[in-house]
Amino acid sequence: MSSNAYQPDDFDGRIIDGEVVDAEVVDLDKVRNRRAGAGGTSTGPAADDIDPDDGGDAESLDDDAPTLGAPVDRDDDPGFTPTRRPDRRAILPRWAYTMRGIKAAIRWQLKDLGYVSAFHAVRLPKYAGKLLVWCPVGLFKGTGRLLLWASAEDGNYGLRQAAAGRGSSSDIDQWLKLDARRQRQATWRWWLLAAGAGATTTAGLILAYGPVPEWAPWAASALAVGLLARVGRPDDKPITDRVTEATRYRKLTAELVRRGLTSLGLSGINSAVAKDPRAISFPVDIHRDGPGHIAIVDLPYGVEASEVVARRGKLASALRLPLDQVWPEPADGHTGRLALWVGYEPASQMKQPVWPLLSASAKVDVFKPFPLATTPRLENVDVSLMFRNYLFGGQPGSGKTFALRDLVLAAALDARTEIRGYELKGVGDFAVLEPVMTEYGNGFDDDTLARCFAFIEWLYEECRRRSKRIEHYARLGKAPENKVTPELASLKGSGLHPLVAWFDELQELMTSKYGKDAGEILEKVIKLGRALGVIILIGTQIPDKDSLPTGITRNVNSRFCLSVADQTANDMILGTSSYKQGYRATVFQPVDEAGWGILRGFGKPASVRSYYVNTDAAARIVTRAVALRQTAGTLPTPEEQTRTAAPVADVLADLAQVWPGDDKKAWNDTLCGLLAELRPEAYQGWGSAQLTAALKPHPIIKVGDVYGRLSDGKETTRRGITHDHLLKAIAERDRKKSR
Ligand SMILES: Nc1ncnc2c1ncn2[C@@H]1O[C@H](COP(=O)(O)OP(=O)(O)OP(=O)(O)O)[C@@H](O)[C@H]1O
Repeated sequence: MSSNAYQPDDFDGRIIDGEVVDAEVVDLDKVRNRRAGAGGTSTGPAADDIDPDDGGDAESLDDDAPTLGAPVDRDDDPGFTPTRRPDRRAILPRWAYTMRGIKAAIRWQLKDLGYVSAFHAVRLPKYAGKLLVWCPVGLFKGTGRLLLWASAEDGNYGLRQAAAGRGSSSDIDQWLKLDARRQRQATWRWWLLAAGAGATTTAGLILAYGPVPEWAPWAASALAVGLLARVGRPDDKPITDRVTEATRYRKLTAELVRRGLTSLGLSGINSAVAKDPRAISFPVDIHRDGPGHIAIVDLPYGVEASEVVARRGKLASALRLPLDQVWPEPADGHTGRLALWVGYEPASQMKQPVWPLLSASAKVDVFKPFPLATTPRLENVDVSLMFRNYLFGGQPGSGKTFALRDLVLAAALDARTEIRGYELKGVGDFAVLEPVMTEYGNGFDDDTLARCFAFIEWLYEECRRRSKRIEHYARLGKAPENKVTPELASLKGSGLHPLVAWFDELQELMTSKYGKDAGEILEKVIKLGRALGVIILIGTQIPDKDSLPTGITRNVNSRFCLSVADQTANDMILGTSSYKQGYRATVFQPVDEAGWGILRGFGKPASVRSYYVNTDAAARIVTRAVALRQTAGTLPTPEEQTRTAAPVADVLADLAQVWPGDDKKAWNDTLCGLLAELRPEAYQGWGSAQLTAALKPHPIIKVGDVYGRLSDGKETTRRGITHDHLLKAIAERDRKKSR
């Protein structure tokens, strides 16, 4: 154990040279007897009583004054004792130290002011009615009170009457004194009242006829009416309505937090608190943090923050707050430290700011961070794209497609980025991005799945091509870390521009007949592509090992887990043990809390909400992205797009048509060349991999090694198919069609 490792306060081991050694067991009686024998009157232990090995024990406290030794050198600064530093309170409240805190405080106060103003504004007619009723009452009541005050009879009259009732000579004397006192007081009070009445009348006349601004009589009347109504109204009937029935938000206090934590039914907390109420402690004062308060709590020994996080609902109930106002998270330091943030209002009622990338001038550099989400405190959460692969997981309606689309929209705003992707749900959530995408597929039919699989194969080939290019540039000294650099990404013709390949609802492909191969190849792509500028974004609804091979999940470095149903799904997306560590996306409700999830891969995992960008807003971003790409010359041409997006041609028929003579077997490469000649618009650029992918739906055709002769006569083996299989596949298909 390192010497600076955390030590609980009551740990009675000692640290010697960084090692914890066992505490010594001391025989208290023996030690006490020894001390008593030394004489109780001594001012300190006698020299021969001091055992060098005696460290004392926790119970005995020697409070005798220490024996002063011989003078030594003076302390350089005798007035300063560094060991005793008082715990000072911060000069300003914590929120006032950061711009974010100040902004949040101002925003909250303005919002509150707006609310209160609107609340009273709609009640103005009611208030006016009340004023009219209580104002005349106030006039009479007020005049009566002033007259009573001026007569100085209040109190004095009662005392005089009592003295007169008793009738002794001393009481008469008393009566006379009281009356004289009343007269003295009344004299100056009447004068004062007359002066006040005169001043009020004069002021009234000036306001009515004098050279005063037009608003002055109105203001004075309003003030007078307000004052008179205040005097006239009964104490229990205020003119204005109460804005809230309770406090507007529940300010987090230590007592409230303790009550909340002890209501969770966690035996570890309850038994510790029963023994010692201070078992729950606060290493930092509860303070304002953004639009809410945060409590950093040290839980009793042995209780983990994750146990509290798992009981977020119970905690919210104990605090009497809506669920989405209470945000417990594991805090830095140790596993028993909890950060409990409680917002001024529920997150669902807090208006998320507009996505900064929607501003007309926003651009993205995929090498640099950009905002993707907000925390419950409405702070931006920045992410980046380069050298990253993303996994978005969640149950239907959790908001993963929208979150994934945010990333693709951001990528579109970097004109260098090539975008290709497939949404295998088939609803067209990404269709808005079509103008900037080089390849786009939408659907879960066999053709789309085949194209998606071919795309994954193409990605693998692309990675191989890119690794050769990187090698080349590394030799030229332009890729010092054998990784794509911003310069290489911007270099036209380098072939190393950022490539975003996204897949939404990938489980559709993984559970299809292409699944096994697709999983294996995609795993390789993820491993290879990161340094080569290939950014893979995956969205999946079902994160089990069949729908998402573990080889892929293991190699993803950025994860966003939206609402999931159980621990298994949670850990498949966020990584093993995430649930145990307290990162639980099971606490989010699908649909109601759409967009909320746990983001992992950017600092400490945290609950965030992706920016909500509807399709209209997305279209505005795409318009800007198109303009940026037109200027940069990177907008995909319709030819590029139709080549990949064109409906799959009838490959079987076309193969039968171009089959070379009587050959029993043919190489894929040869067949691709012939197909391209036959129908260049469909097959131009096809290689062996594409043909293999296109033949996947026809399992009768087995792609295997075919022995043959090159044009220069050399013999070799390449991937190819047999004529026999082709004919059988055509027959099988025709048979199915005719059924
Ligand atoms: N960040 C967000 N803030 C608010 N609402 C959101 C957010 N993200 C998504 N939503 C809402 O949730 C709805 C569902 O989102 P989305 O289609 O992304 O869910 P999904 O997880 O992909 O669901 P499915 O698997 O059924 O397609 C959207 O129509 C949108 O209204």
